[in-house]
Amino acid sequence: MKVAWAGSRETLELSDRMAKLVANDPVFEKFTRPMLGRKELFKNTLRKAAHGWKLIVDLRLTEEEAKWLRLYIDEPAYTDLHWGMFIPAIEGQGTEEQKKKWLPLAQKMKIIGCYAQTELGHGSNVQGLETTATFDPQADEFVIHSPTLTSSKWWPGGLGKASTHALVYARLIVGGEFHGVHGFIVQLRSLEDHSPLPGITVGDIGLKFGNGAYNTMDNGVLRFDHVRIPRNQMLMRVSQVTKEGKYMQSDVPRQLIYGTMVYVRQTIVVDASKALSRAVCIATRYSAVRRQFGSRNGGPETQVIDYKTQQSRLFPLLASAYAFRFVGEWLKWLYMDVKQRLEANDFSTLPEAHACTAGLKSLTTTATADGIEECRKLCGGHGYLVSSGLPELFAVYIPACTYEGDNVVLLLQVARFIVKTVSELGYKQPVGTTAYMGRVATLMQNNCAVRTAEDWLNPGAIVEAFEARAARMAVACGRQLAKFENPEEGFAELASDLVEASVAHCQLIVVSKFIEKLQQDIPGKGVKQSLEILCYVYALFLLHKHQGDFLAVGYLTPKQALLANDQLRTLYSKVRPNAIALVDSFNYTDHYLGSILGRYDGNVYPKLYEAAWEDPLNDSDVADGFHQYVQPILKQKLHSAKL
Ligand SMILES: CC/C=C\C/C=C\C/C=C\C/C=C\C=C\C(=O)SCCNC(=O)CCNC(=O)[C@H](O)C(C)(C)COP(=O)(O)OP(=O)(O)OC[C@H]1O[C@@H](n2cnc3c(N)ncnc32)[C@H](O)[C@@H]1OP(=O)(O)O
Ligand SMILES: Cc1cc2nc3c(=O)[nH]c(=O)nc-3n(C[C@H](O)[C@H](O)[C@H](O)COP(=O)(O)OP(=O)(O)OC[C@H]3O[C@@H](n4cnc5c(N)ncnc54)[C@H](O)[C@@H]3O)c2cc1C
Repeated sequence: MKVAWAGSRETLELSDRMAKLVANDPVFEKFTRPMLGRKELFKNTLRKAAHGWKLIVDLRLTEEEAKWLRLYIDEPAYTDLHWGMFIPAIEGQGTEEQKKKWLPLAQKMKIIGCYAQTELGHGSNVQGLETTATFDPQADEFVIHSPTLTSSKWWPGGLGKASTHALVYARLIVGGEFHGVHGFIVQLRSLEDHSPLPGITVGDIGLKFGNGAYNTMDNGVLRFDHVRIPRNQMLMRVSQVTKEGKYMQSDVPRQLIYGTMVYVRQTIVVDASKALSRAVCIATRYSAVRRQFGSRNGGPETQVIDYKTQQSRLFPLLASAYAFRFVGEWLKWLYMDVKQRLEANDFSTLPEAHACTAGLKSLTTTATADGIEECRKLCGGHGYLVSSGLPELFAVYIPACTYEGDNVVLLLQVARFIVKTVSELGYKQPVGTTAYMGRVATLMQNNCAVRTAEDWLNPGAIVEAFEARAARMAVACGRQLAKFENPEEGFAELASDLVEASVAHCQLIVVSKFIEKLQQDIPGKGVKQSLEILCYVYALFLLHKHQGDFLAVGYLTPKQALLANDQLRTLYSKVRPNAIALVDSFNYTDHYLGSILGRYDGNVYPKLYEAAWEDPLNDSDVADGFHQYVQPILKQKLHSAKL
C-alpha cells in the first residue's frame, strides 16, 4: 500500500530518503515553533531555508529530491513562492529569450522571486487590478505605478522581507490605451544590501491566524512610485509591446496569463491529500490508543476507534485522503498533457484544464480544511493541545480555501464551463470530464436499479448515480437560466444552485478517477481489495451526505438511499482491521507528522506527560507575576461584610 500511495517504488524510496534526511537533522526541529515570537520565528525559517538550500547544493539533489526535501521541512517559506510560482510563471509566460535570461538566475537563487498579483482592493477580480504599467517609448521602459491605496500589492508570500524580485501583475497602458492585465518582472531590492530600490515601498502585512503556523511566511505589501523597468521585462509569450509602442497579440490565448494559477491549483490537490492524510493518521492512531467506557469485569475499556460514530466520522476522511491522492495523480497527468499541447500551440483543452483545476482545488481544500478540524474533534480534548499537531496543521491549511482562488469563486468558474457544455449539447459532443453529458437523455430517464445493499458494491451503479445527479442538476440550472432575458443576471441570481451543480460535477470526477485507478494493475496482496473498500466508502459516504440531491433530482428512492447507508456501515467494519496499516502506508516520519497523539509507537500518555513539563510556564514552580498580581489578592484584607 505504501507503493500505491507513493505512486511507484522509486518515489517511495526517494521520498523516504528525503523524509529521513530532514527528520535526522536538528536544524529542522519544529516542536518549539509555536512558542517563538514573530521575529525569532521568521529568522528561524530563513535559517531552515538556507540549510535546506545548502543540502540541495552540497548533496547535488535532483529537482524531484529538492521538492520532497522542502515538503518535509514542513515550514511555509519564501522558497515555496520562488520555486512554486515565480519560476513557473516565467516558464509559462516568458519568451525563449526571457527564460534564458531569468531562469538560470532564479534556479541558482541569485535572485529570489515572488508572485505579486493580489492587491488590497482586488484579489478574485484579476481584471480589476489597479497597478499600472505604462509604456514610455522614448525610454523604451515601462513605468510601474500604484495609483491608489487599494492598488497596493497585498498578500504575496515571500514579498515582505525575502524577495529581491517580483512578478507583478499590472494593467498595461500603451499609447494611452488599456490592454488588460499582464505580468512584469520587477526588481524590488538591491542585490548588494537588500534595501528597497528607489520608488519601492515594501513590508510585511502582519500576523496571521494561529501561533507559528503561516506566520513563518512574510506575506507582503508593496507600492510603486513610478518605478521604471526595461521593456523586455514584460513577460511576452502571450502578447508583446514593440519598441515603437505597438501592442501585439500572438496566437496564444490571453488566458495563458492565468496559467501559473492553473499549475499551482493542480499542485494544491495533491497537497490536500497530504494534509488530510496527516490529520487522519494522527486521529486514527490516537483512536486506537484511546479507550473510553465499556469495561467489563475490570478489563480494558473500548478503543474509541471501535465506536461506529467514530468510524463514520473518521473512515470517510481516510477514504477521502486516498481519493484526493489518486485524483491529484490524474490531474497532474491532465496538466502535463495540456502543457505539452500548449507548447505545440494546441489550446483546445485549456478550458477543461481550467475547470478541472479550479473545481478540484475548491472541492479538495474545502473537504481537507473541514476534515482536519473533524480530526481534532475525533481526538477529544487532547486534540486541542498544540502537541497533537492538529491546531498548527489546521491554521497552516485553512487559507488554502482562499489562496489561488476563493473556493466559491472557483466553483462559479466550473459552473460557467458546465452551463456552456449543456447549452452546446445540441451540436457539440462533450469530451473529457463532461463526456457523460453526451448521454444526458439516458441519464435523465433511467433511474437507479439498486435493490439490495450489496447492489451498491458495483462501480457501474455508483458512477451512474453520480453522473445522473450531476447531469440532472446541470440541466435544471440550464433550464432555470433560460428563463432570464439577461444570462448574466440569471447567473448571478442562481449562483448558489450553480455552485451545488459544480460540486456534484467535481465529486463525480473524484469518484470516477478512484474507480479508474482500481482498473489498473495494483500489485501487493490485498492492496487492491483494501482500496476497493475505501473507494466504496468514499462514494457511498458522499451519496449519503448529499442524499438530498439524489432524491431531489428523482434518481434515487428513499429506500435506495437507506440501502446505501446500510452498506456503508458494513464497509466501516471492513476498514477497521486495516485502519492502522492504511495510515502507516502514508509512510510519515514522526518528525513530519509532528504529533504526540499520532506517534508511530503509540506511546502517547508518557510523552504527553513529559511534554507538559517542557512548557516555559513550568520552568519554575511559582509563576512569574505571582508575587506581583496574585499574592496581593490572596493577602488582601477586605472590609465589606458581604465579601
Ligand atoms: C512547492 C510549493 C509550490 C507552490 C505553492 C503551493 C501551494 C500554495 C501554498 C501557499 C499559497 C501561496 C501562494 C498563493 C498565491 C496566490 O494566491 S496567487 C493569486 C491567486 N489569485 C486568484 O486565484 C484569483 C482568482 N481569480 C481568477 O482566477 C480569475 O480572475 C477568475 C475569477 C477565474 C476569472 O475572472 P473573470 O470572470 O473576470 O474572467 P476573465 O478574467 O475575464 O476571464 C474570462 C475567460 O478566461 C477563462 N479563465 C479564467 N481563468 C482561467 C485560467 N486560470 N486558465 C484558463 N482560462 C481561464 C474563463 O473561463 C473565461 O473563459 P470564457 O468563458 O471562455 O471566456
Ligand atoms: C495565506 C495567503 C497567501 C496568499 N499568497 C498570495 C500570493 O503569493 N500572491 C498573490 O498574488 N496573492 C496571494 N494571496 C491572495 C489570494 O490569492 C486572495 O486572497 C484570493 O484570491 C481571494 O481573493 P480576495 O482576497 O480578493 O477575496 P474576495 O474576492 O474579496 O472574497 C471575499 C468574499 O467574497 C466572495 N466573492 C467574491 N467574488 C464573488 C463573486 N463573483 N460571486 C460570489 N461571491 C464572491 C468570496 O466567495 C468571499 O466569500 C494569498 C492569500 C492568503 C490568505
